[in-house]
Amino acid sequence: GSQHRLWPEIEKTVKQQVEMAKLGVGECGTGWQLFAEDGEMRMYRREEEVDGMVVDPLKAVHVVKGITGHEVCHYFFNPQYRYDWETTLEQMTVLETISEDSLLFLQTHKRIWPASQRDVVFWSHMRKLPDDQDQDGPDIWTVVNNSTEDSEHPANAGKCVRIYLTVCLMCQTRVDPPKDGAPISRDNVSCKITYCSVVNPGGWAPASVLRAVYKREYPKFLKRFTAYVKNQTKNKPLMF
Ligand SMILES: CCCCCc1ccc(-c2ccc(S(=O)(=O)CCO)cc2)cc1[C@H]1C[C@H]1c1ccccn1
Repeated sequence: GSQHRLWPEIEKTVKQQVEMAKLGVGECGTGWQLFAEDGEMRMYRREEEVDGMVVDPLKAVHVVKGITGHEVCHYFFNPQYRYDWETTLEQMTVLETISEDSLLFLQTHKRIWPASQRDVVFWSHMRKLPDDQDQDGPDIWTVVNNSTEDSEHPANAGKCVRIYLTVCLMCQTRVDPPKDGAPISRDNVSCKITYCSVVNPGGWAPASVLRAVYKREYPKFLKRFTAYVKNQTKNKPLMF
């Protein structure tokens, strides 16, 4: 059918973000500093400022047993689950269904003292991709969220400061089949999750406040979200 106005940007951004997510943090001189660790979860950030505002890129890598990449992306992408795991969310609206795997969201997040309340408009796209590093392994599943304009909801028109973000959740499923040829169960799967995000806080907020917020909120978010997916899927058939 006819292309949606956002489709070219979605295509380009998804490819770009997945390639960036695949880059390790170990590459020397890439400036990633480890700032949080919890079990298998490692969180890194780079200290960056744009116009005096903290926009520290974040990259988290986590390995979770018993869930697949499709399941992780399913619960991250679909709006009906978001209030269950996104604790900083105050209001979420689906402004447009671009396609069955692409949605346009407006979200307002709870105010974080002393900064003013924030909102964000972003498109969200879920995609399965072949894993070129493991041809005969399971596909990669990804969700990319990227800020965009919406004429019905201009930035900074109301009480909220508009933020700008690019987020990539990339999931690589690993299957270790049981020796005895039994069917694959949740005990035989794990998911390597790479979560990358760059959030521009929009209006000014003190660097110390922002860095403290990120340090607190990101580890909490990834731990809570992955625990949610494990709990939601534990008695359901595997989704590959
Ligand atoms: C003064 C604070 C300014 C920034 C506040 C703010 C707003 C949105 C967001 C955010 C918006 C979307 C996403 S997502 O990954 O696309 C999922 C869908 O909700 C993720 C994070 C983050 C933060 C920063 C709190 C920080 C924070 C970090 C992880 C979780 C919640 N809050």
